[in-house]
Amino acid sequence: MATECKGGGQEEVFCLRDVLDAFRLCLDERGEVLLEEYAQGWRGLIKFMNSLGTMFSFISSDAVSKLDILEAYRTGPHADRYRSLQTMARFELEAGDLVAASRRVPPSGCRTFLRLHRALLWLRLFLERLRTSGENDRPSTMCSEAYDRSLSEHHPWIVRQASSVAFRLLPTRSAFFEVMHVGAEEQVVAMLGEAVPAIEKVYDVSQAVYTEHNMLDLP
Ligand SMILES: CCCCCCCCCCCCC/C=C/[C@@H](O)[C@H](COP(=O)(O)O)NC(=O)CCCCCCCCCCCCCCC
Repeated sequence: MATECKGGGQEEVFCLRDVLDAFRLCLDERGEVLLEEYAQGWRGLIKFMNSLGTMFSFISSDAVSKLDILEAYRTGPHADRYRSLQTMARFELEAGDLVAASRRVPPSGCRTFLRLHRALLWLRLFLERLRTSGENDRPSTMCSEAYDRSLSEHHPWIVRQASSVAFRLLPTRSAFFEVMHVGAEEQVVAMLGEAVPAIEKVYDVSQAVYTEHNMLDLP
C-alpha cells in the first residue's frame, strides 16, 4: 500500500515516496537509466536537504548546478541522445575526446552524471545504515561514516572539512524521521526497505556502464 506524504500536498515538502518512485521509474525495461527520472529523484532529495536548513546549501547548490547541466543537455539540440545514461555515454564517446569534453564549460554529461553517481553510493550506504539504526544512533555519525566510505576519496581537503562541519549539524534520528514525512518510525523503516534496493539497482547499472567504458575517472 502506498504511504501518503503528509506534507499537505505543498510543492516544497519532501516525500520519500516520490524519491522512491523516481528511482524505481528511472530504470526502464531494457535496463536503461532514464535521465529525467534520475534527476527527479535527486531533486526530491535536495528538497529534503533544503528543509534541514541553510547550512546545507553549499551541498544542495552544487547538486542543483549539476542537475541543471544535465537538464540543459536533456532538453537541448541533441535531446534524443540524452534520454538515458547509456544513450548519453554512446553519444559523448562517439563525439571524441571525452576527457577533454569533461574539462570544458559546461562539462560533458557523463562527467556531470558521474559526480551524482558517486554521491548515490553515499546515499545508498547512508539510507541502509539509517534503516537498521537504533533509537540512539545519530544521523550525523551514520552520514559521516557513509561519506568516509564513498565520496570523501573524491573530495579535496577543504570540501571534506566543510562536509564534516555540516554533518555535525544534522538533527537527531527522530527529528530526521519526522522531516521525511512518511509517518511513524515503522513506516519510515519499511519505506527505506523499499528505497534502498531501488537505489542499489540504479547504482549498480550505472556503475557497470562507467566500468564498461572506462569512465570512472573522468576529470
Ligand atoms: C542529509 C544530509 C546531507 C548530507 C549530504 C552528504 C553528501 C556530502 C557531499 C558534499 C558535497 C560538497 C559540495 C561540493 C561538491 C563538489 O566539490 C563535488 C565535486 O564536484 P566537481 O568535480 O564539479 O568539483 N560535488 C559532488 O561530489 C556532488 C555532490 C552532490 C551531493 C548531493 C547530496 C544530496 C544529498 C541529499 C540528502 C538526502 C538525504 C535523504 C534522507 C532521506
